[in-house]
Amino acid sequence: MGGKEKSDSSASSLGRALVKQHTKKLQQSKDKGAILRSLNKKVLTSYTETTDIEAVIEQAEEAARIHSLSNSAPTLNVDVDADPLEDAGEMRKQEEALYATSLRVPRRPHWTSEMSVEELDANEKQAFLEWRRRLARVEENEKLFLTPFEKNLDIWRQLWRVLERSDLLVMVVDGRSPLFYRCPDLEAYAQEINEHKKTMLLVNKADLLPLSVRKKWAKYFEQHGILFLFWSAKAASDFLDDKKSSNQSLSSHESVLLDEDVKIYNRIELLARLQTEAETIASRKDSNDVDRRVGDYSSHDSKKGAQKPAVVGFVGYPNVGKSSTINALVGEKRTGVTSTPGKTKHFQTLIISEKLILCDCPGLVFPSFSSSRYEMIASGVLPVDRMTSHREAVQVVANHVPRRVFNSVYNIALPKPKAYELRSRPPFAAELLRSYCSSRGYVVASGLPDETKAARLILKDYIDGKLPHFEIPPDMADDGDMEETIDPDSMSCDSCVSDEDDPSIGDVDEVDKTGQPKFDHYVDELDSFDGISGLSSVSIAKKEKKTKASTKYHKKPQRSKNRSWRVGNDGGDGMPVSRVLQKNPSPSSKYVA
Ligand SMILES: Nc1nc2c(ncn2[C@@H]2O[C@H](COP(=O)(O)OP(=O)(O)OP(=O)(O)O)[C@@H](O)[C@H]2O)c(=O)[nH]1
Repeated sequence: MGGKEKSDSSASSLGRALVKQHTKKLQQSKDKGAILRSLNKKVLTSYTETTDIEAVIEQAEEAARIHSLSNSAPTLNVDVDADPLEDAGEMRKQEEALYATSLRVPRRPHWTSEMSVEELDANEKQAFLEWRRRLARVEENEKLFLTPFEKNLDIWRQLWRVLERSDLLVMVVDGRSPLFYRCPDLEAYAQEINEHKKTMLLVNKADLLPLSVRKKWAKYFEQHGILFLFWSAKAASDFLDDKKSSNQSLSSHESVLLDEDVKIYNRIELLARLQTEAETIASRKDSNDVDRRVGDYSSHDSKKGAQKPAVVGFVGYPNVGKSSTINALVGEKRTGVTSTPGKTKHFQTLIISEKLILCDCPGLVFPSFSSSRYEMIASGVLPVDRMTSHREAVQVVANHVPRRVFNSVYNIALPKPKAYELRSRPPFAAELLRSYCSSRGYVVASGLPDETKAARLILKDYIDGKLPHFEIPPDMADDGDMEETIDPDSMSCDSCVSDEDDPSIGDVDEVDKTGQPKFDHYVDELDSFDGISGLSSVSIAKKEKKTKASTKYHKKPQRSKNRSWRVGNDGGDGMPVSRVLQKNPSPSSKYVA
């Protein structure tokens, strides 16, 4: 007994010591932050939204500083209520074409080594504010929606340094939508700095693309004169971790069998290719020293005669896999990898060999046109935490992933489109969220489906690639490429068909012999509406009687089983999941088409 008390008291003193240590560390990091701020060395934070109060204050401070320096008061056009959901179809496209040239990457103003630090700083801030004003004018156009581009000058400064240092610029893009993540103006800017600089598109996450899609993109890039290669940081690091996943063995296999254009490069091949490309550029620069605008960092540093290493800079949107790529290339974990975008804050220089240096820039959102902020959340560019309306974000996912894939991956049965709806319509976000919640029993205290939790999990699966999706190059046809991504073992035969033939689509029994929708169907819906609104208990009783009768005499027993899974309209909007679950006593049972 005494021994037990003793061990309890030593455990509690250990606990107290741990809490004390944690509080001390917290205080230390707070103090460090305060010191950094007081030294005007701000902790780098990405501002992608003008609604961030910090960013607004920051802009005001910058404006005040510049005012005192230049004595001319700049007017800040801050659109705190930017509505990113505007979509005006064709009109928007025309407007986008008109404003396309306005969406530029901010340029570093001309500088010389004679300039003072203060002068340099003021020039950069002035140029940056002008750039912000130009973009604010584009944002004022209600037909257009801009990406929540980076608004922190210090992050752009990191990019400028990386651009100046690099011989070869590697633009890392997510292979599932390469054009969305490509920034052509950055390529143009690199060439303004030095005409010999080249940009290579590193099409990452290629493990999530079927070969047929890679072939299409390879053709597209070649047609448009884009230097590119396919890569999978995940496969490369899996290989390094000695996991030898199936993807990596595929890529090793491909190295032998496939064309250079469509194969997924492995680590050694990528390093060799980067070194060759960068060395070629560096030697051209050396022999023809024509830096046009600003001094080229690497050439400033060079001692005559000494062979300087080639520098490869990595840039790209947040979450495209720059850090994973760097870690795989270096062969060890040097930069943090997470599925939360915007983690890398400062550029890092990594020496691979005497001949090759890699430079990792923080991920930043470039100014570009986008259809909505929810596209940005679903693309992994904006953190899921910024999601204010989960249904809109999940609708983006529902629009891109075939219905049968949801059914298979999540082992659910999404409600079929009604007889009067298009058979090929994507699932509604509400249907997907409710089906997901009911199959997993996610409910909030009120008994309603926990849609927020479901939305987060679905978005994560979409970003991580568990829910397969990809873009096809413009003007190229989709030849059933999605089928290649679906693991036949994880899919029932019924689900391995096109959406047109999918038995889960189209409620055939609700159409009469002439192909017309049955009137009963509409009456059922009105009844269920009345029931939910508490208007007609008689109609509910009638409906129950009818359902029993139809179940009893139904020709296909599986249909009634399948039907019991329906959540969308049968479950009804606003219907607690607990009720749906009561109707479905065994939610884990297999989906029967
Ligand atoms: N399937 C797949 N996932 C990948 C690949 N590369 C990276 N990822 C995942 O993508 C997410 C983002 O990777 P990071 O390397 O942190 O991306 P980043 O571009 O450095 O992100 P920031 O730090 O925000 O700039 C992580 O969840 C990675 O596991 C890949 O080749 N294939």
